Amino acid sequence: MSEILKGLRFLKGHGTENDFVIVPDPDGLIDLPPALVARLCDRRAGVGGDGLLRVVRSAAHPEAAPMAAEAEWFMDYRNSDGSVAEMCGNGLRVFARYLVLAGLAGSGDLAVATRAGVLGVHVAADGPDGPSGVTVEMGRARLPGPADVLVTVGERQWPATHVNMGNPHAVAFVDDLDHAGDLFAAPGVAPATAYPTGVNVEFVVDRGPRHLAMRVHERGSGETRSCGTGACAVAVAAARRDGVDPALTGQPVTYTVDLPGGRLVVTEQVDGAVRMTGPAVVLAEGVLDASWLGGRQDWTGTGAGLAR
Ligand SMILES: N[C@@H](CCC[C@H](N)C(=O)O)C(=O)O
Repeated sequence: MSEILKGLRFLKGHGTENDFVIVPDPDGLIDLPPALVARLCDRRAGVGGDGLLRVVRSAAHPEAAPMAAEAEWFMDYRNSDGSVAEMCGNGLRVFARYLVLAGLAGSGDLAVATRAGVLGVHVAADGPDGPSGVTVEMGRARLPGPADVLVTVGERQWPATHVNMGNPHAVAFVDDLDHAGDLFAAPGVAPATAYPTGVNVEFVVDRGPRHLAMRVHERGSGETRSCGTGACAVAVAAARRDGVDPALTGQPVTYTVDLPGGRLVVTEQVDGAVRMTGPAVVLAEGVLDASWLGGRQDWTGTGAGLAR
């Protein structure tokens, strides 16, 4: 085992209770094979989290090096099962909060490299009541074909909207969030060919004018208390359903999205750019015990790619 892994330093953070193990690795020296990520994210035997954020300099990561001129830092995001995902909206807010807390970036505007490209983040300066929210420029949503897919849970079925926020989503408007059941298993989504790398599924109800509530089953993590890309996909789908697509009305539209873990505010601009604002918290820091890391050898591996 490498000496670096023996003293693995980590932090813990969350955004609307979508929680993450944060692993600072500025020089890209740490190998994180999927089994180790899954073990770190394990809520009983590990640190626990819906996912993991490795903080690495873009120049030190082969996937991010082409973005290094635009963004110093790369968010290497992993789901709790160890799989790699293109983007994580809540994770990006927490990632930016960490950069500012660690003195690696100043508050205000910064650019972060992700697998979905370079994204802008605004970390508001702390107010008198503590840290303020973080805003992420999420880029444009894509609505790839087929636009309409079918989501199934048990005996229930709903038509859903296929939205891509860098990562894939199926958004189903339902009468009652309880109709999604316990979500211990992934909902069925058809046609399967629409989502060759898996899908995040959102269940949505109306709470009032431009006010929604949702639950989510995340690819690679199961049901989580919040999903930032999911909230954006939901707002984009709702704007089409409500006839307020900004590209057609010439007006931006804002939705408030309530999740089990908190509230996110999502605005879609006339040019299609989506902006999301919400809280971001870094709450603890620690060092992994060497015997915990060394006691199991079954996580050693190549650390390669999409382990779905
Ligand atoms: N919770 C995240 C999304 C994380 C990635 C997702 N599970 C996937 O595999 O695409 C968010 O806040 O966006």
